[in-house]
Amino acid sequence: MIIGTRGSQLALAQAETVARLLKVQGVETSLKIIKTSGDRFTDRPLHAVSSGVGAFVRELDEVMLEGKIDIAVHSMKDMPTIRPPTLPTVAVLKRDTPFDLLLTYDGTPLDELPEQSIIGTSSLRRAAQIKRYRPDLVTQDLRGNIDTRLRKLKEGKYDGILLAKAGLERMGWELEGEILSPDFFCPSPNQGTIAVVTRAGTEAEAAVSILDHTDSRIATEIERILISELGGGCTTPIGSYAEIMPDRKELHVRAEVLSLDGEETIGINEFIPMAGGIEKARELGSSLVHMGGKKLADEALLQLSGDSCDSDDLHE
Ligand SMILES: NCc1[nH]cc(CCC(=O)O)c1CC(=O)O
Repeated sequence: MIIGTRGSQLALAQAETVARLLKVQGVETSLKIIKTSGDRFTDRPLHAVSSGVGAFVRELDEVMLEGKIDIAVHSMKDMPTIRPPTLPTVAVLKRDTPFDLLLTYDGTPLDELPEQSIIGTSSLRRAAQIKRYRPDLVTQDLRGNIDTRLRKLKEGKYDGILLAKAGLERMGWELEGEILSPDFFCPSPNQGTIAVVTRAGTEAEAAVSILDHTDSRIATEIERILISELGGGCTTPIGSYAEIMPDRKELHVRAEVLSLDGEETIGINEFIPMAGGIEKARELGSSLVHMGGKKLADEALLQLSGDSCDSDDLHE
């Protein structure tokens, strides 16, 4: 079976993880690299690429529908909410660390960075959250693959950069950094989770389904539901994080929309029962809208000139 993947180091590491897991199940695979528009146009903001929608995902869908690949591996947080029904997400792998990480040039923790320190990120969510937490810091756009971003930090162009911890873990890089608490830095919906897609009704679907991790599937689904009414999910600062409690009776759910400058937040932070959790998450999603969350998300989108729409942190 052929696994299609983007060519970035992170994408390859993720595809190799799936290949390894399938091999344990006796399924042999080979990798095929697909270049997506999200990879090609690294010179412009991602929300302006491929109309923003699923820049890293759509082209893999196309080659899969053409039958050129059997399995596609994605960072689940890069997947748009609306998916082709013929291309189900057959497995949600066990989640890695869902949190963001701050790496600073000289190891200074966030609370001790001098005023006006420059923090690189091109995630609108991370920028807004940093500005909310430390309005005296300066955020600057930083695109590129993880290795590019690390190089720019080492070159001294930034005092600190923000990344998903999971990305570094998957590349096998043990870097000293500060894990940012979800209390202040609610992660992007589905951050730290790998999704595996196949065509419905194929041998690949049957083989891949063994890899599905129930709790990770539940948590990621809840995260998507929480923000689903905020406008089809846009390149706006939105975070959402669901955590199943150890007794498996409750979920701790958080979701928030921020203004681009981090000065306004509309969010929820609650414990909900596992039984009926989906329904409760829908209610909370609606309450975010009623509290003005959609209005805030729309305002951010307008400020971005409005040509873009996607579900998450696509810009990195
Ligand atoms: N937006 C790009 C992207 N998609 C997934 C990850 C990291 C791995 C993950 O969250 O699953 C990253 C890099 C980052 O946000 O720093």
